[in-house]
Amino acid sequence: MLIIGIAGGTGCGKTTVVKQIVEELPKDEVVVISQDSYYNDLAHLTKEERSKVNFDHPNSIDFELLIAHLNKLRAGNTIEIPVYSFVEETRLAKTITTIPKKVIIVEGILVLSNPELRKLFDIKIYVHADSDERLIRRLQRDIKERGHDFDKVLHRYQTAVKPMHNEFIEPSKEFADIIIPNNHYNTVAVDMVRTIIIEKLV
Ligand SMILES: Nc1ncnc2c1ncn2[C@@H]1O[C@H](COP(=O)(O)OP(=O)(O)O)[C@@H](O)[C@H]1O
Ligand SMILES: Nc1ccn([C@@H]2O[C@H](COP(=O)(O)O)[C@@H](O)[C@H]2O)c(=O)n1
Repeated sequence: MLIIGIAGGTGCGKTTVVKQIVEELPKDEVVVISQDSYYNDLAHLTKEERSKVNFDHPNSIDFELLIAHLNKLRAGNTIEIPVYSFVEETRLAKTITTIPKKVIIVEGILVLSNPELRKLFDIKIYVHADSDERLIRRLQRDIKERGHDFDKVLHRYQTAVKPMHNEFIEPSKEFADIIIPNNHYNTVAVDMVRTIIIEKLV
């Protein structure tokens, strides 16, 4: 089994890069796990209280569960991945049953910041895009897909996203084996990562 961790600031293009990597890989060989699925269950808080949580701090993530799940997959066991709702800002009651496959890709802003999680990765990748580029992408995406308005996205960016990026995410770049520049779509880098994966599959 090959476990790949892909980190990078919000809007850098992690999800997009992962989609491009797996597009031409056999579906029954690869599992993609998003760190977002492991946001703490906040069902005990009101929606108003949940909206004030700092979702960019490592404490907002249930790393214990994510690490336990990766260890279970490595041992050949099936896991139940929580389903997170960005609109409700908490976990939903359902889970997704996931079986072990040859390649596991774990993507999320903080996946290279946690030392225990980092130890599980065979390959560590950091996707870089400039902060202005990331903010523009985040504004467009959060308004279109995550049910946030313009003021909420900017307020969050200034109070949580930017400071946490500088404290936890950007410094985790030093642990990366590969840094993918992604101010523009980077098909060369995507092809290179896919080639590394294919070599491991044969
Ligand atoms: N290289 C790129 N150039 C322009 N837009 C991009 C690029 N990569 C991703 N995007 C767009 O930016 C937004 C955020 O990308 P996404 O992959 O969700 O980032 P992340 O998972 O890192 O938060 C999406 O709307 C996506 O289509
Ligand atoms: N309820 C939530 C939970 C998280 N976020 C933001 O998501 C970002 C991480 O996801 P990416 O796909 O952008 O990597 C993170 O910056 C959180 O602020 C949110 O807005 N609402």
